Amino acid sequence: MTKQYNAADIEILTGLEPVRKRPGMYTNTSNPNHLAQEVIDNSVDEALAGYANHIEVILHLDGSLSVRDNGRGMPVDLHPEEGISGVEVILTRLHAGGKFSNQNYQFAGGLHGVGVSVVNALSSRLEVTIKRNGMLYQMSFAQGEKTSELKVIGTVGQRHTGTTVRFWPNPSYFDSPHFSIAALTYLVRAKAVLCAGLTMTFSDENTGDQQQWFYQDGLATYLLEQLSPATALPEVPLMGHFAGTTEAVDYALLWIIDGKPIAESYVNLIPTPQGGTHVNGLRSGLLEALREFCDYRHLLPRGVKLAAEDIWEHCAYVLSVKLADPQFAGQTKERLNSRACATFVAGVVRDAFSVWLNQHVEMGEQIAEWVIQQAQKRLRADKKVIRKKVTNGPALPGKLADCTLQEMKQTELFLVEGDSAGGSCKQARDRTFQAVMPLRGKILNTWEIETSEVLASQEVHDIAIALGIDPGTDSLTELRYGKVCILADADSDGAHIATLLCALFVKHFRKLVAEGHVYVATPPLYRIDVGNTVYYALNDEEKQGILDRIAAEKKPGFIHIQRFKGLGEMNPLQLRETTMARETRRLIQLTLTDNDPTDSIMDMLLAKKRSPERKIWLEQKGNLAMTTIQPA
Ligand SMILES: Nc1ncnc2c1ncn2[C@@H]1O[C@H](COP(=O)(O)OP(=O)(O)OP(=O)(O)O)[C@@H](O)[C@H]1O
Repeated sequence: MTKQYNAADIEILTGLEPVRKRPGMYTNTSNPNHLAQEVIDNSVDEALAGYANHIEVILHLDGSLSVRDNGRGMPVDLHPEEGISGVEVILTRLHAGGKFSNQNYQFAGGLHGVGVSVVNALSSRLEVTIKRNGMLYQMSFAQGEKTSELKVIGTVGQRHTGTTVRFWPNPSYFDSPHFSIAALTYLVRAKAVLCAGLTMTFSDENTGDQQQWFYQDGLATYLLEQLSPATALPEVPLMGHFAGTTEAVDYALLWIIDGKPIAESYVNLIPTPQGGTHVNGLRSGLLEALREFCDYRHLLPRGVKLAAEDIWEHCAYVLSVKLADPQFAGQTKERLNSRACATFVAGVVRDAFSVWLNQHVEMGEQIAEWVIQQAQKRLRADKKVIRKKVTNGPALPGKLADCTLQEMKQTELFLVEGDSAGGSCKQARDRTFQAVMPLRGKILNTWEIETSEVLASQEVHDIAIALGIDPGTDSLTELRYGKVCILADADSDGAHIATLLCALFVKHFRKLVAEGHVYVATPPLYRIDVGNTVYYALNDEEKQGILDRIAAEKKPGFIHIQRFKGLGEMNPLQLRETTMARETRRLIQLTLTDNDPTDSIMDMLLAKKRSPERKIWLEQKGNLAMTTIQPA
């Protein structure tokens, strides 16, 4: 007899249980560094808000880590609704925080009210000591549960305030229980660089080493320290600073002639190793200003057009953005998603760099010359794609709207679900480098079809012709586009279509995937309007997160939620902004490595005889399939 499946089987995780059950959703579980980062970020937020100027990080002999700041101290009074102290709420409740509105912190790395509770949940012990109101308070926890009440253990001077959190990471949640000292040192130092006037100290009791950093004019000195002894243009980094009411940007950059450029970006002092919209904005701002400079002074040789990579590959930069309301790709905050930030940074950088170029014409021309050389190298290396219809060889499919650019690497082919969405995409695209081919309905499931036979399907045939390569081929010399982007609706039908296309590429155009040419575009499912602000959400979870924030911030205005039933419902401007424009879209790159589970997962998803297994998988994990993907 099959087991009954009733409402009683639906579990609701309470308190910190969700974190212990799925630690990977809340932190990076390779080592406990991200826990340290959460605690340090809270202290840094106090410094950003102007209440702390010294943060000490101590790695103890017993493997625990302390973070001490001289901020306001966590609130110790009783929480009006929870009836327990502020400290206890902070450490034991998810989604409890003082940063949802901008009243206590203007710019903060903390957003979700989750960070330090995650640290508590994943630590075998945690001790918090607070100096506030002339008293010294302490409270302890084990495995996230309190082991002693908040109590006064001494007195301090009235003006002495601050928080110390000491935690012992629970090794069972991490691949390695040890902190990576190098990464931690780097992080601590970066905080000092990015927050002028903040002293950061790092001590390691195992070695007796103690290091301290203080930068009054952080970015430029830091960049030069990192780069020496490379030859650079200009010798003194270009610096920029601009602050609005809800956004601020600081950067230092230069071009490296020999040596490896460093590329670091931060949002509210949190490192974003995967970049995001702020970095895209910096790149396009630089490119636009230099293009304008070259055009105005007629510096470009015939046939050379500057591309983003020409200016970018050798650019060393430190970019620090502060935003009142940043949107990240997840709790580890490695990539910024806030779309408006791309336009903000691009605008600031373009204007500032233009002014600089015109004030330093000689150096400007040297930079332009160097970047033009990079473009010429690229053009020599790139193979040309003949964009006109070829007379010998098969004609391109009639429904393909091709792009005009000849450099293969720069171009993109969007394979789009449905004719109407295809039409919108054609209006939304940048026709110089984006080609669009609409696909009608679901393509054939080619997972179990011989490569020699897939061309019998008209759709597959058209895709192969558009790409310029044959199924099963190992040679990409005839490839016509640098990126192939699968674009389907954000619903389950769309996910099915995207899966069928992924199967086609993994099975029959494997080299294309292995060399990183295939991407899945991620259009949003919802648009949320409050007053003049527009948010886009990829899925229900993201929508809920946005609604929670709107409620917590008590944003005025009627909330209007639009669910896009399909891509065709978005107007071309929305489609461009959310899905196609390089600065603001999210693409997920398909990758293949030796021994990865791609083939077995695809087989489970698509093989005819594995349908019973598929059913079980759909019941257990189907809901995760749309939400766990991380943008590349
Ligand atoms: N060192 C500190 N000094 C003062 N207040 C603190 C300190 N650490 C935490 N807090 C308070 O506790 C709240 C909850 O912290 P927590 O780390 O859980 O979430 P967060 O920083 O708001 O958001 P995120 O989950 O994105 O890190 C903070 O919003 C802040 O109000």
